[in-house]
Amino acid sequence: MELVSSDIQFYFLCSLLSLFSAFIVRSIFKKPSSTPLRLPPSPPSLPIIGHLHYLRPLLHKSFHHLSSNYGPLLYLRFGSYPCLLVSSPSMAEAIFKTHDANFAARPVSPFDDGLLFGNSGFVTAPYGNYWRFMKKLCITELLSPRQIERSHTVRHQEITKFLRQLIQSADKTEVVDVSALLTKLTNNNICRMVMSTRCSEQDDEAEKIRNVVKKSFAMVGKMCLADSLGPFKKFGFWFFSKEAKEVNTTYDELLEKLLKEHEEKARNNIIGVKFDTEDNNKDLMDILLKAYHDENAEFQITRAQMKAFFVDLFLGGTGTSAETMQWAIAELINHPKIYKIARDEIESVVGTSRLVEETDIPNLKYVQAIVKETLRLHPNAPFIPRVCHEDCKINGFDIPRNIPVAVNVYSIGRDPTLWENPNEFCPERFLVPSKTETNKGQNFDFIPFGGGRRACPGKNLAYAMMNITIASIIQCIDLKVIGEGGNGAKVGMEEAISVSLTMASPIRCLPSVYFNTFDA
Ligand code: HEM
Repeated sequence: MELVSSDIQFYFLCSLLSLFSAFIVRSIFKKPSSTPLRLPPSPPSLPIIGHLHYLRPLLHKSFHHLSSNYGPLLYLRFGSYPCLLVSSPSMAEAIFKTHDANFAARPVSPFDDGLLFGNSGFVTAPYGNYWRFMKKLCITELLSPRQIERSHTVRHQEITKFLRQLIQSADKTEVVDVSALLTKLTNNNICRMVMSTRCSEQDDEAEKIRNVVKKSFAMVGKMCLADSLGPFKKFGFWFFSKEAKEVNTTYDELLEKLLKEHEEKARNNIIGVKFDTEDNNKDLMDILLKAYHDENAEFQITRAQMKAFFVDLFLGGTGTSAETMQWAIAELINHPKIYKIARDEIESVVGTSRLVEETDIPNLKYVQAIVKETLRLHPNAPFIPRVCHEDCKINGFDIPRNIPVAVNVYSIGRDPTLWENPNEFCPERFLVPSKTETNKGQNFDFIPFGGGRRACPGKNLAYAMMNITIASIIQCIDLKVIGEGGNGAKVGMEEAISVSLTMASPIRCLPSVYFNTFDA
């Protein structure tokens, strides 16, 4: 089944960002409290609603407007619910570096374990032993450079399949939904990495999981709504509880089946995988099961935590990367000169007889710059939700404990004092050595993956997937938009009303083949 672009609305970032949105909605029902603290500056507010009237459906645009007009550190009040808006590299540095441990928590999930994204998840986990254990496992094993290297064959196979599909459509002069194909490609990459090829193609468990996760995301929306009912929220939760339980049971059964299969195969050593042995065929489920069965592990993870972690990976790894690639392709179609420069670079590095490979990427600086420039202009998480653990001071201002913080990634990426012509798509700016340094985490003017100890652990995998996919498309395919404007028709760059930065409409194009490596 083909996925449509709206399918990518389900993802883990929503569990991050919708939590934050839920806080804003809930704020209306909270009682006001006065404070003698020296708080950061505030824009003019209205009685009772505070700063709610500044908010528009595109929340990141509202935040951008607020920070551009009133400054890089703002104390906002939505109803009686306060929040800190952080919109400059130096203020982001205060959150991600100077006070890193103090801001390492996220707003508490209003949901319990009755929903997939409940309190067992890693993304929403409190900053404590469970989070520390999983973070270490992510860095040393699950999302380590070695594991990413191991999975490069999966990406190669999936990209080959993806290109063949585009070539077939080109032969038939058939319009394709590039957004849907990119989503499917990313989903397949992540699912195969997590559960490996042993996930049978016929039964298509990966597809079933995607569907149930999608349903559960819709449930999150409903639960947010229920949560906003203040004194009546228990009624709201009760109203949706049957549906939530059904979604949860389906997911639980599916995951349990997959886990049992992995355990069974490990016991019988059918595929050469034993949890306690080194094996290059291990997928993420094998690695996590090894930690689960290890009685001497620093932390005993539960089965529920394992299952919730897979949800985090499916959601965190798919929508984010697929949506970023959609923006990149849209920008490339709208900037044919940039497309040509990148293609020339690929030709000069790879030649004209083979498909670009991951080992070529370090030499494809311009392609890498295209991906970074896309993340600067269209960061999938336009603001990052954190919470202040203990009272502290930033820039001489008092920051009260428990206050939610939004780090304004979108505004930092478009700040005219940091970026020349900030609204223009110009990959060249990332070829300058000082901006290349940025990506080593030295500065905080480019933070699409967040920062500090809670930064995205999937960053290297995301770059690996995005760089090779974008390079392969540029090398092999030309994409023509069908619509008004004839040959020069552009892709519409409108943003969807969503907590992540998503395109409003799918990219529908007529592909034509520039270079076909599969001819031979
Ligand atoms: C373009 C792609 C991606 C973007 C833009 C992105 C962005 C982010 C951001 C902004 C955060 C919050 C960071 C913070 O609080 O400082 C995050 C967290 C996270 N991301 Fe990513 N991400 C991407 C891809 C991935 C991939 C491929 C995976 C794994 C398969 C992944 C897994 C996670 C996880 C597990 C967290 C939670 C970390 C924690 O709470 O400690 N992400 N991501």
